[in-house]
Amino acid sequence: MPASTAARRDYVLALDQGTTSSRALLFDRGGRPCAAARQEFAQSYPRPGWVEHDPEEIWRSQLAVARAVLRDSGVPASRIAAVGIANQRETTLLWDRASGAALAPAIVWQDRRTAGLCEALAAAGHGELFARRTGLLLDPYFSATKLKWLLDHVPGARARAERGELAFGTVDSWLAWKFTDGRAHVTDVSNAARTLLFDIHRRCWDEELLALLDLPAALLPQVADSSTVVGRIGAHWLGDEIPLAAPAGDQQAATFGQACRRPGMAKNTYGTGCFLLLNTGARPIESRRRLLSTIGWRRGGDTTYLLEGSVFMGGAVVQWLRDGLGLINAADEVEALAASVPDSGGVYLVPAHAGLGAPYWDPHARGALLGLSRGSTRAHLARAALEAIAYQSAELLQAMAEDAGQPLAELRVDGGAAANDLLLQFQADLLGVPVLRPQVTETTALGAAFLAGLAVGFWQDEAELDAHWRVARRFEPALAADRRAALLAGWRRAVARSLAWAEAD
Ligand SMILES: Nc1ncnc2c1ncn2[C@@H]1O[C@H](COP(=O)(O)OP(=O)(O)O)[C@@H](O)[C@H]1O
Ligand SMILES: O=P(O)(O)OC[C@H](O)CO
Repeated sequence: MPASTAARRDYVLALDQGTTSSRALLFDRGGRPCAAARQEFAQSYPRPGWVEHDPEEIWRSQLAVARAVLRDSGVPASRIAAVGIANQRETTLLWDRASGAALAPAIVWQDRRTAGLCEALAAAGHGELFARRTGLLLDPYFSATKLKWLLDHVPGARARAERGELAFGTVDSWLAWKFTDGRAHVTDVSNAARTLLFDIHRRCWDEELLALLDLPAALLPQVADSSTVVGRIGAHWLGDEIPLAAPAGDQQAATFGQACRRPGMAKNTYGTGCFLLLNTGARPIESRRRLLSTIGWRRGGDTTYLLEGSVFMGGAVVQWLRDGLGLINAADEVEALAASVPDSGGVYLVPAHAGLGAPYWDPHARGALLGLSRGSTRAHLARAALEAIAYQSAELLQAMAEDAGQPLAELRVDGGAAANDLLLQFQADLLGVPVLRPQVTETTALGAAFLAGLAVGFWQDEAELDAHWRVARRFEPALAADRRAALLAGWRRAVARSLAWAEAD
């Protein structure tokens, strides 16, 4: 699009296709969200450990919210400079190139059905190779073994894949295919880096890993840099033809949206789980603490790498207080309850209900409540639950700082549970560095908008974007170092008692 046309288009539309909902947000030139629409869609759990989405529902809900946000805001598609996509990562789809129809439900990132295959690959000694090339661990979380499962279980799929009739993609590729009427079969480096098939050093699909898993290369999408135009959205979808910019994995987009664009900067998203990402600069770091190395984004020939750690039960522990224990009626009640006591009274809650992720990686750990006394109340439990979110995040950030060889200067935060002031204050206390909550907490969508806007010259450079990131509240650490150390030591003693609990089962 000529620059003059871009100049008349004064909004960027960001599509945030998440695990539980599809969202669309309209941003103006100041990086301000002007309108938003959200639609939840069905989660399917056909067997224990399986999690599936309906590919058509992902598409329909995403299209519906994109249309809704334009309709409700009164902004016509002709004023949209670009559309950017941020998506739930790793979720795996397989479709027919001729008809565009999906061959099976999407296998969601949380799905554990390929745990046995991952264990077999690890037992055969392949873990080191996968880790070195991809920065990831051999775990069902990532796309590769899910794709192999589809080829092995959908009748006829393998032969058709070998004939080049099928396309694999994560959710970004699926949406790009749909929006461009099958003209673009594309992903970007940040999503490709989550497949367990992508060499993050050479930034290309890895033939050796594909061969190990018996996956035909003909299935794979083209891999684009971040922040480039990858296709055009036909006028029949949104009312006018609009450039579609390279997608981005949602956690990497959030890191970009939090303006964590220099080495040493980190963000934590407190949603159902917590996703912590630290910018490590132009080179991937090989973690000694079993964290993940991944590509953040690639622009103008420069690649930015990130270290990533995830907490399985973040805000979900508050959901458990609500739905499992009936301790509160709504998530936002937890703060007042927790604040009604000055501290947790020595109570620790280890939310290992679904095992523990990094740095423990113990699928047999189970939830534990320790330190109870006759004086313990539901308020202490609520406080311990919030503190557990912060303890888990603090341990990951500590591991990251050690891997990166530099201490953290501050932590930027977003996600549903980042609305909780008590949690953020405790997080700052535990880390000993300020915790910053920005004005725009929809940072995933903001990151997608920034990347798309840069691609079409709507924004000129990253320096311009930095001016659009504004802090809403800063939580300063207010805890003495010895007290912090004592609290963390207590947490580690509690975790030690939860480890390997279910192994005997
Ligand atoms: N005020 C609050 N305090 C603590 N946790 C909260 C609060 N409000 C929401 N949550 C938690 O935040 C999570 C929802 O955040 P969200 O970013 O929407 O998650 P996701 O994107 O994973 O669906 C839920 O697990 C909920 O329990
Ligand atoms: O959809 P979210 O926000 O829960 O994010 C999911 C992650 O991308 C999974 O890796």
